[in-house]
Amino acid sequence: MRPRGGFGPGPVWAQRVRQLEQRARAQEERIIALETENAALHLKLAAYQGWAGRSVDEILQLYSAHGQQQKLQSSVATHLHEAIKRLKQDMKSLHSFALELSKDFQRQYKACLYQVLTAVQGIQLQNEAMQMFQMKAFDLEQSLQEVTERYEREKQKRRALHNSLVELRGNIRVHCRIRPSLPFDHAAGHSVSQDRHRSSLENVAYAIDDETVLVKCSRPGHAPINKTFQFERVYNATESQDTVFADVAPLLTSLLDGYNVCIMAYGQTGSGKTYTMLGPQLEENLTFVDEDESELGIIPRATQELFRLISEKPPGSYWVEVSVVEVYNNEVFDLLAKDSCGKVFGIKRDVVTTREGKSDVPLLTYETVANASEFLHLVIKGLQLRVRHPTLVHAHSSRSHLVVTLTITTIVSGDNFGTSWEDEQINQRLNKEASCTYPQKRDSKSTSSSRASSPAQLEAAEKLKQVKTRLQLVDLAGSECVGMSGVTGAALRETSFINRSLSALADVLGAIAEQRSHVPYRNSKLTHLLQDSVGGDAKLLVMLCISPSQKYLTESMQSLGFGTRARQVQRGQIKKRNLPVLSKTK
Ligand SMILES: Nc1ncnc2c1ncn2[C@@H]1O[C@H](COP(=O)(O)OP(=O)(O)OP(=O)(O)O)[C@@H](O)[C@H]1O
Repeated sequence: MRPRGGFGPGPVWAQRVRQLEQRARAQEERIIALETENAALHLKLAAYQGWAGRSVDEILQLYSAHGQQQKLQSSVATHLHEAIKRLKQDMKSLHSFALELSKDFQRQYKACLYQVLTAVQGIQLQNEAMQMFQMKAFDLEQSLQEVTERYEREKQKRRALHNSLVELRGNIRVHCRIRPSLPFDHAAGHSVSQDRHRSSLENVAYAIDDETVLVKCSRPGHAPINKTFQFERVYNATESQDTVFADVAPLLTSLLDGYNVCIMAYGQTGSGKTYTMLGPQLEENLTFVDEDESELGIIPRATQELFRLISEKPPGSYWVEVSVVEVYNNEVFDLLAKDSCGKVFGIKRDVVTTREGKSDVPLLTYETVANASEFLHLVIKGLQLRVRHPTLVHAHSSRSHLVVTLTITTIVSGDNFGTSWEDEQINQRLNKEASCTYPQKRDSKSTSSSRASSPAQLEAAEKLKQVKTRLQLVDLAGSECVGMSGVTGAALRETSFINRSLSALADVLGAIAEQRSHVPYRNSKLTHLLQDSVGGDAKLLVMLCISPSQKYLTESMQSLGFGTRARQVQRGQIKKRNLPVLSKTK
């Protein structure tokens, strides 16, 4: 500060003061600056202290994190260590297991290889054995074939011998056909319990071979009994119409060789007689269906075969006439008789016995037929008149016996006849028979075929002779048990006539078998009509038809009994009309 008054140095002091003031001012400024700087530094320090605090926290945090991390690391390391230890142990055990496995595998491989080798050796041995067996089987097959062939040859020979014996004794051939089970067999009759109905459907009749029928007879409360029946031929349910006809066909050759032939179907109602004799077409629709010839029965097939055989003979040497008759309620009806308009209707005819002791139906219609279709046409017309009714057993039961007769006339020159006395007798008898049996038609036939106009022709005509053979095809009405067929009223009357006529047939066979002096042919129109075939010199084949089921056991046993008795009948040697051997080349 500058001194006040006038004494002093004046300007020096002032200068000095100014200087000091300046210095003080400078120092003050310096102090302020330093204080400012100090404050700034304090601020900085505070900031640094803050930072340092935060850093310490961070460091502490980091430190604790580091500690935790270290703990974690050490625990992880421990875990890892343990895991590695375990892994090493596992690997060790795995290694030893793998070693064991490989050893085991090797052992098994060796065992398998051994087994495969043994199997291969076994297969080789088996192959060799198989080849040996095959060779043996082949040898056995060959010897079996030889034995079978020998057996067949022997069987044929035995059959031929049997046939000759049958012919020598005049036996009746009996074939038996067992039909298959059919839907109508399953229809329950009246008041039959379910159990009885079920057991009644069981099959009890079997073909055990081609000559034997086995019937299992079982009755409630009785021990079952097996009964066997032998016949010339037995057909099982699967055998066809072809097979059945194949055994019948040789009889047709016999027919042209001069024998009379009769084929008769016998059996209980519904057992397949009409099916066997006519076939289902003719039986059901009464039409002849060309497409399914395999189902045709004996009558159409026999006619076809007959005309085939005739076609191999010289033209004009044979002619065939047909008659169709039904025996209904013990009356004979001519089913080919025509009214004035040419329409067929059944006319009642009589059966008579001729002076020669033969049976004859006067005025019976005979139609000449030139081939099988003409014949079938006529038969179908006749069949339309045949009486058929439904019964409880089946819907198309034939209520009459049907007799279709084919008469084959052979024209032969007298020179061609045998010269024995017996031949002459037969010839005379046949000619007599021919002229008296069917006078009108026969006369017109013989005159038309032997009309002569010059002495030479007359002489030639005189030399011409007729030989007649006859094929009778019979579809008998079915024997039946009234309870089973459930018929009443008029149908019951029919049944009674059917059963009576069939029992008359059995009586006739019984009388012939016992060689009684009187054979009761006239007890029934049926037996009277069939007299010449049953008791005469015809080759007679009875086709027994059998239903297989238990339901029809009684009827089947009755039919089999009939067949067995028929086989025992001996009628004396079957006679043959002496015919010349005619062939187309002659
Ligand atoms: N072998 C068979 N194969 C197939 N069906 C058959 C056979 N036999 C018979 N039938 C059938 O059985 C039924 C009765 O047969 P069929 O009319 O021939 O008996 P039937 O003995 O003539 O009887 P009926 O005496 O009452 O006239 C028919 O429908 C027929 O087609």
